[in-house]
Amino acid sequence: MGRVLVLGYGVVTYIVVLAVFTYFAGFVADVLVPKAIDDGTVGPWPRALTIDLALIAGFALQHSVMARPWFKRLWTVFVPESAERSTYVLLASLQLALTMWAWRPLPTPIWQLGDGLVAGIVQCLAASGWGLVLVSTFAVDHFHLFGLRQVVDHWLGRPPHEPEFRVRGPYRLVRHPIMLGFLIAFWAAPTMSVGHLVFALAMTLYVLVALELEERDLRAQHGAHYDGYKSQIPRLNPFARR
Ligand SMILES: C[S@@+](CC[C@H](N)C(=O)[O-])C[C@H]1O[C@@H](n2cnc3c(N)ncnc32)[C@H](O)[C@@H]1O
Repeated sequence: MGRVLVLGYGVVTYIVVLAVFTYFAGFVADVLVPKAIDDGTVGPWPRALTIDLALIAGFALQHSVMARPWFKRLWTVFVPESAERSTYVLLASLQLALTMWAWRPLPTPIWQLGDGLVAGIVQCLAASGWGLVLVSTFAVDHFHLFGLRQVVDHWLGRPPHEPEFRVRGPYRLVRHPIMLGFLIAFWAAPTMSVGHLVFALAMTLYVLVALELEERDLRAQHGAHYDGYKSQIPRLNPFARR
């Protein structure tokens, strides 16, 4: 692919990813989007549950497989190295968009905090979860994570930028602040419906499995350095004993 074409692809992908992520925040929090997690036609619950679980399983499978180094080695035979990360995040975002579009509501409430102070505090907590996700992407390397750095390096004819292992900002408190931010945002809901609960439970399970796989790769990449980091910094709970 030509350099300008790869650059354009990376920039368009970055915009798509930001748009899907922003919609995703609205979808989970049930604010400012036309179709949120509890919206849509309510059908028979076994059908809705099966569809929702299948959507999350598809999302989890795609993310887990495509993020592995062996998969990267395999598909960079077809996808240019410089556009690999952009393609990964684009496909992951499209899968997320599909999950939101096809999601079936199960709106029976489990808890409802109304409009009072407690609901406001929970909403602030959810917003802080999304904030933590965003800040943490910058602490690790936002533009590399979303493939933009790779396409710009390629465009400028620079050698590919090797991702560095970073221990700064939220990565000093927990090893996985991005995932912690997502978990906070998924669970801190002023209204928790059955559908939202299914979503939060299934995503939590997926995150726990994904972190195991990611840590195996990080251990293989960084060896004893990662072991040292792991022994000092808790996985997800900043209050856990070191
Ligand atoms: C979506 S990010 C999630 C990172 C981390 N699990 C979290 O929740 O904050 C996944 C990428 O971040 C990379 N990564 C994880 N921890 C890192 C660190 N401390 N420094 C640099 N890269 C890291 C992984 O290798 C992987 O490519």
